[in-house]
Amino acid sequence: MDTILEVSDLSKSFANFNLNHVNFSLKEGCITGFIGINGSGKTTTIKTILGLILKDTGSITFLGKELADHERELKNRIGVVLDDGYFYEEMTLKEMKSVIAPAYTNWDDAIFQSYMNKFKLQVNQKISTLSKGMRMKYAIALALSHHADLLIMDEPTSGLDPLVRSELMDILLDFMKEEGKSVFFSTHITSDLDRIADMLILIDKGNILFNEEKDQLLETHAIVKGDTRLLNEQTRKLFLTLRETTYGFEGITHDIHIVRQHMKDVVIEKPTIEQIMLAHIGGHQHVN
Ligand SMILES: Nc1ncnc2c1ncn2[C@@H]1O[C@H](COP(=O)(O)OP(=O)(O)OP(=O)(O)O)[C@@H](O)[C@H]1O
Repeated sequence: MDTILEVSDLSKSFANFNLNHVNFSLKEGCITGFIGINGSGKTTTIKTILGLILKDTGSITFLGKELADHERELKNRIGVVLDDGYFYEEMTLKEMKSVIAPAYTNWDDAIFQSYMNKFKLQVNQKISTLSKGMRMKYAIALALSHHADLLIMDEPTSGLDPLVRSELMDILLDFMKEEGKSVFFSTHITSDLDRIADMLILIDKGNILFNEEKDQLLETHAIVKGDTRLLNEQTRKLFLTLRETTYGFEGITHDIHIVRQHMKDVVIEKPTIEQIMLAHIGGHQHVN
């Protein structure tokens, strides 16, 4: 699979936060979920990639070309949906579209109109009157109306109800049907990713903790329960987290195959992506 976007040694320091020499790449034809708890650095990473925040170090290449050196050409091929509203509230959808469209050489009004119909949005409605779900759909329509190859979204599901979140997942799967398309989206609601993500990147305190195929993660990780007598210096190392009581232990392993070989008579259950994420960051924070 070809790499569409490569992030190398990306750093950014704020007074109380460091984005720490971040490296990862996005593969063509993949939906990559960028996960992490509140304040872990997702928005900072996305905004630095897009040049909306100045980076301290690092390089970002899109199909092999440095993004900062070919900004106009390459940004034509990237659709962006950001968390913070960047619309003029008093404009209608049509007026706002007319402000945004000239920024893209490949703007396609027919596609925009088809998204308006598909999402049941009225072009003469004022932005200020849109619900959260309608606003997100409008932002996606704008991001996808200039033949972008890569769609980057920052927390698109935040504040949306489960039905609209599910609709968004369908929109993304629909977008991916065309060859050569990729999606990168950040979220702290990991259940959104169960159905659609191919790759998962976990960020915590500005550090990337893993960058792996979702199926691989779900195959190698497991919740294991058993008698505490099975725990010794060697077997303890197989767990990211361990909780022990007088009745037994419960832990999350990242190496289920070795656990199966060395620990007999244990109960093994499938973890959720959220449980895997929390096990890796070693905390028990609540994520919603
Ligand atoms: N302009 C800034 N100046 C100083 N600190 C900042 C600035 N922007 C972000 N930060 C800090 O960087 C850290 C990471 O924030 P960021 O918004 O990237 O996290 P996030 O993972 O997107 O979180 P959330 O899920 O809550 O949106 C936070 O501690 C935040 O306070």
